[in-house]
Parts: sequence; structure tokens; C-alpha cells
Amino acid sequence: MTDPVRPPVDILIRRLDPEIPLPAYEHPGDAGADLRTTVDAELAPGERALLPTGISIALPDGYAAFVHPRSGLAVRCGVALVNAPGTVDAGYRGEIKVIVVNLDPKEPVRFKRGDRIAQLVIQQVEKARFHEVGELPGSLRAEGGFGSTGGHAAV
Ligand SMILES: O=c1ccn([C@H]2C[C@H](O)[C@@H](COP(=O)(O)OP(=O)(O)OP(=O)(O)O)O2)c(=O)[nH]1
Ligand SMILES: [Mg+2]
Repeated sequence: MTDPVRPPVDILIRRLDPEIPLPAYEHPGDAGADLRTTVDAELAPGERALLPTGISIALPDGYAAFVHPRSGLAVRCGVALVNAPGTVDAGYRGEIKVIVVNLDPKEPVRFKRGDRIAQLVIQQVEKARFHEVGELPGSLRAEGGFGSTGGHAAV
């Protein structure tokens, strides 16, 4: 489905497993295209695994793809991504993989080949030039961070 505001970016994709469907947006306005895994896997509570998706892509320069968790898996099964969001660099040509972890304290999680395990968000990214200085310009926040504005539970 075409976005009326901005046309989609064209991305070359290789299917490393011909039986697994390509990543797809489930609805026209979705930000993420769901990624599937090519393997069966069972994760004990607290266990993590590197799951293959059966695809590799060539992003245009100036883009990156981010591997985000799926909320449904998180709320129903306690599945998180260890490195969320995973960063796929424009120059990466290897298989996209997903580092899942089972955060449920009691129940194992089972993935079946073809299951949708994560979602891929494509974004334009800025490149920075870093200019070293002795002093940074001032700001209202200054060095306050990590709860400096309050509103969090006392520790
Ligand atoms: O969830 C992810 C994260 C990364 N990658 C791939 C694509 C990315 O371009 C490459 C390297 O990722 P990253 O830079 O996050 O890892 P690193 O530990 O810094 O590895 P490297 O030294 O290869 O950059 O691994 C994935 O397939 N899935
Ligand atoms: Mg890196």
C-alpha cells in the first residue's frame, strides 16, 4: 500500500529460505514489517537465542533498519529483544538475525518456523561529524539527567 505523503523506499532483498514469506506490513499505516524466523526454538525462562530470519537486504546509503520487538509477544509471553532495537547497517549483507530473550519467570516460550518474531523499521539516519571542543555551549538542563526532574520512585 502506498503512503500518499512519501513514496516507500525500494530495498533489495534476498530470500535465504524460499519457503519463508518476505517481511510484510500487516496494515497500510504500520511502521514495522514483520520478520519471521526460519527455525523452531524453545526458550526456558531467562534464556536467549539468536534466531535467523532467512533474509538479507541491501539498504540504500543514508538508511538503517531497526529490529524492534512485537508488543503482542511481549505482553503475552514476556518475549523481549536483548539489544532492542537492533541496528542493521546499510552496508550489512548478512542474514538479519533477532536476539530474543524469554523474560517470563516461569513459562518456556516456543517459536515455530515461520512465526513472526520481530518487526523491521526502516529509517533515514543522519551522519555526524564530531568536532572536539574544550567546553560545550550552555543549556537549561546542563548536566542534570537520570531522574533529575523528579517524579520517579525514591531509591
Ligand atoms: O538485531 C540485530 C542487530 C544487528 N544485526 C546485524 C546487522 C548489523 O549491521 C550487524 C552489526 O550489528 P551491531 O553494529 O549492532 O553489532 P556489533 O556488536 O557492533 O557488531 P559489529 O562489530 O559487526 O558492528 O549485525 C542483526 O542482524 N540483528
Ligand atoms: Mg557495530
